[in-house]
Amino acid sequence: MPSLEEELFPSTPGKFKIDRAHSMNRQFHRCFASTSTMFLWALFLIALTASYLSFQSFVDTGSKYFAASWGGLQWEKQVRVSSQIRRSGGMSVLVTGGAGFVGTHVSLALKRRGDGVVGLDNFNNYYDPSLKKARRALLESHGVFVVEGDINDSRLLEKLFDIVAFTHVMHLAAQAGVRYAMENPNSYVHSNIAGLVSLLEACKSANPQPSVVWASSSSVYGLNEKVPFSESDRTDQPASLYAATKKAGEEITHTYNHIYGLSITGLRFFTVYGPWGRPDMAYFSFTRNILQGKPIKIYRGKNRVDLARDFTYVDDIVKGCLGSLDTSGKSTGSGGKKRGPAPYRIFNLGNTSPVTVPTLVSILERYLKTKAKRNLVDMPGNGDVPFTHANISLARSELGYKPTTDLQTGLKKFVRWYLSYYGYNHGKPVN
Ligand SMILES: O=C(O)[C@H]1O[C@H](OP(=O)(O)OP(=O)(O)OC[C@H]2O[C@@H](n3ccc(=O)[nH]c3=O)[C@H](O)[C@@H]2O)[C@H](O)[C@@H](O)[C@H]1O
Repeated sequence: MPSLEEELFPSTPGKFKIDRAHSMNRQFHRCFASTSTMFLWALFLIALTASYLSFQSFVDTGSKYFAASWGGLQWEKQVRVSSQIRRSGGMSVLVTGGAGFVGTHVSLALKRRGDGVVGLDNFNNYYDPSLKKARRALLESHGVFVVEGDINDSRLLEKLFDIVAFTHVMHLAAQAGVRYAMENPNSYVHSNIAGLVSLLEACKSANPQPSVVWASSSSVYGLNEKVPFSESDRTDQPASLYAATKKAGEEITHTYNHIYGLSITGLRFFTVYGPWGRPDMAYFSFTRNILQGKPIKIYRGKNRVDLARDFTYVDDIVKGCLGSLDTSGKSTGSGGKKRGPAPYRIFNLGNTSPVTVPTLVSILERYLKTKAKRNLVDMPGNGDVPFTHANISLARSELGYKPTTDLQTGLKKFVRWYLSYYGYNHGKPVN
């Protein structure tokens, strides 16, 4: 029986030639097989390298992961122009959280008096980003450029310090909100811990080093019961993760002051409110609900005691921020090395006259000419403290800080802004 080979290649007088051709064919197949194996290996290695590189760019949050939204000649020019100082003895300030509530007001005030200002904001969606974009439009109409980027992007920070020798950093970027920390704890670690360290690293390496003024919080007093709250009171009993990250910020900034000679001023803000405010805060969400005829929840403390806050109007806070920048004193380090001791300061910025939450609601009802549907509920154990009350004597003597706006006056300005921003006419929405 002929073999398969013989069937395909029957024996003929020219068998030698056929055999030779067959063996060449086999060599070719073997060679082809090894080439295709090599090809497959090469493909495998390319795929491995590509996935390694993309993994690197994902984990390396300080570089490639953020790189898309900034850079280019036009962008650099906008940064440079915005940072230009237009008064003698002026400063150039990097304002992080530049499109935020306090960031917008501080940036406008600095620009107005002739300082150079560059904003930095990641426009995250913790609350409606369209409000942040509207604030950016307002800033741009006053010549303040807001860079879109994250404080965790160390390459961006390095680039900004390459372009501008910032004299000061006003660090206001943060994950705010006391109660949201139970929903999204990691966002507090990302912004208030990792982001802060990333920013301080950039500041300590910059040449010259800027002076840093940053927003801590009244919440660091936590369960402290001694009133009014003074800077020397204990702050080791935070009631929320938000408070704990702000307290950690105070310790972290201290180490950068101690090791690298960075000038540091931490400002403990007390429940700041006003036009262009944060929609997650009570006075803002109450206004929205009252106008929409929806009920509001008013928390009550133990034994049905009303909660109270030392509500502070944003223009007063701005004065405290500018006073801090003006008196901050220089950082002493250079090339990442300390050359001498630098100032480390902490101040309360409050109003010194706490008001209960039901009173806040009554004031809003009056300006909105609408009764609130009040729903009184016991304070859930979600990080709130029963009251806050600032002692501001240190800020008064060191910064010339003197709040002048009471809650009635401040809320009147807020309501006027709210109605015009959201298109209400005589209390009715404009269609
Ligand atoms: O000083 C600070 O360091 C912080 O101030 C602000 O926190 P708070 O003082 O908690 O302000 P805010 O939420 O307006 O609640 C005000 C009052 O209304 C009560 N409250 C709140 C919501 C609600 O639905 N009902 C209610 O009764 C509530 O129980 C409270 O008694 C900032 O958000 C925070 O980022 C931080 O900067």
